[in-house]
Amino acid sequence: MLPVAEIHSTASISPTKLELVGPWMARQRWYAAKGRAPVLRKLWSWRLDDPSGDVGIETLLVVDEGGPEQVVYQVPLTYRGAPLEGGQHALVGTMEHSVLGSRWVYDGTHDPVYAAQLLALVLGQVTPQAGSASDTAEPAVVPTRHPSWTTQTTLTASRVLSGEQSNTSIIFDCLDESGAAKPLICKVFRTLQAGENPDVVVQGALAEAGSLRVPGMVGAVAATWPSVDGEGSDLGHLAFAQEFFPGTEDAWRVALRAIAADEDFSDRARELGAATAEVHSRLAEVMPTEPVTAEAVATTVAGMRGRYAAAASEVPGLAEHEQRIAAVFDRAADASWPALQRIHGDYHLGQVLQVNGRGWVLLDFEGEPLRPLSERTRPDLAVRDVAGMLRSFDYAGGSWEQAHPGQDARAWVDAAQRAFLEGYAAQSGRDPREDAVLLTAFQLDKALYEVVYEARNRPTWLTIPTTAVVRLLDDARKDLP
Ligand SMILES: Nc1ncnc2c1ncn2[C@@H]1O[C@H](COP(=O)(O)OP(=O)(O)O)[C@@H](O)[C@H]1O
Ligand SMILES: O=P(O)(O)O[C@H]1O[C@H](CO)[C@@H](O[C@H]2O[C@H](CO)[C@@H](O)[C@H](O)[C@H]2O)[C@H](O)[C@H]1O
Repeated sequence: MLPVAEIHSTASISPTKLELVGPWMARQRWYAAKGRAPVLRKLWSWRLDDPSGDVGIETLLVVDEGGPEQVVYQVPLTYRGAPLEGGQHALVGTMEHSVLGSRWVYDGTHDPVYAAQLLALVLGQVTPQAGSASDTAEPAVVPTRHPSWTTQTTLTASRVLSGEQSNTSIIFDCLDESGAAKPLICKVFRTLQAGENPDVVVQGALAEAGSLRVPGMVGAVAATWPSVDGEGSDLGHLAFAQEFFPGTEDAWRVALRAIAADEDFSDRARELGAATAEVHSRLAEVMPTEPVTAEAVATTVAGMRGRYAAAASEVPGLAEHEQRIAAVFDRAADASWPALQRIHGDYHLGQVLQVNGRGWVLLDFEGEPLRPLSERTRPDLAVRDVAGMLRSFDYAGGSWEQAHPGQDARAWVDAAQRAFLEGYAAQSGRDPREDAVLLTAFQLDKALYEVVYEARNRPTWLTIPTTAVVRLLDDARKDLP
């Protein structure tokens, strides 16, 4: 029998877990309210057992009540009786436990013991445990393994993906029963909202339909946790595991290198446009679509106006463009709209990989992290994704120019954007430029989203979207009859 974690329910600990987690969390990339200290309340927890019995593994769900909206975070922790070798960067802090003595507390995602047990959970090899009772299964945590992925997976190593992410992804080096490498990646969602996570559901539907434009499915972990208002419970996803493509770089890095080398990106952008159109048409086949209604147009355009308001409160100088911005959105409201369908939702160069022998593969269908989940799971306009990628080419150029004052990446950006649209048009049979009013409105909408995103996360990049707002408005004026 495996050792089980003994819960010392009467023990005292100092500092408390929340006292340790709060200041640490404020420094994490995925903490949404940058610059403000979290005000945490524990919502729930569950555990995994360490087969060796040495390490405590607990996942806390905490709610940050310090801001205008309550935000639920997933915080997996490991508790150790001695420091984890090489784990200093992932140390949340130390605490004194009245029964166990000194405990070193780590961000679980960086602890190989948590990683191995999370993988075992996804593969259906271990049972989730209750947070506050020893040797008691936790039925509210539900793992699902996709039948196409082998259970005969031998884990050889794990590591956390580095870089700027909204969530924390762990890469697992694994071998299958024949000894062949079968690496996979498991994303631990950091911000939790009630409802289906589109990352899991949309990619799941595409993979199920045999699309090679998304990684193969390994499995997911869902859970039901007490809702923040204490009235009921919420169901959502905690983690999602997929096939991992080692040695591939996302297109953002490839694009930046291409700009640096003054290398044309048109062929790759054209193929990316075609891959995007292919995914859109597959999504329209396998997931619900909706005819556009006056109400849907009104709601979407109201969302755009709301983004302007949010951006203007971060960057008051935008008010100088208020009338022209409103005019772009008014014209979108009067335009003819295509049917609504499921889309990627936060499409940019960091979300696509060029995989050898397979072409473009799309990742991260979670939608924009700043939008409520209820909006992100509704059918939307495919042009939102097209606009997102156009913005991303512009971002690549903008970030290059910022790092190399006096240099001009405009021609590179224009060529990449043009080729992307050509590729999309050739594959889908409809050129997004025929819906120019919508294309402009969605690019402007995205740039306003980016203003808020950068103001909160990377203020030094703020001028990239603010410059784009002005450029888009100038271009829109040229298009006016
Ligand atoms: N299946 C995969 N194979 C290879 N690299 C991946 C895979 N999934 C994600 N990545 C890498 O991880 C990065 C972040 O993944 P993403 O799903 O966008 O996470 P987040 O939701 O945290 O932003 C991607 O830009 C890509 O470089
Ligand atoms: O973390 P996610 O990938 O889900 O998305 C968020 O972060 C992105 C930044 O990493 C952000 O994208 C913006 O910056 C990109 C360059 O880093 C650029 O290519 C995109 O065009 C630009 O929107 C994304 O908006 C945000 O939701």
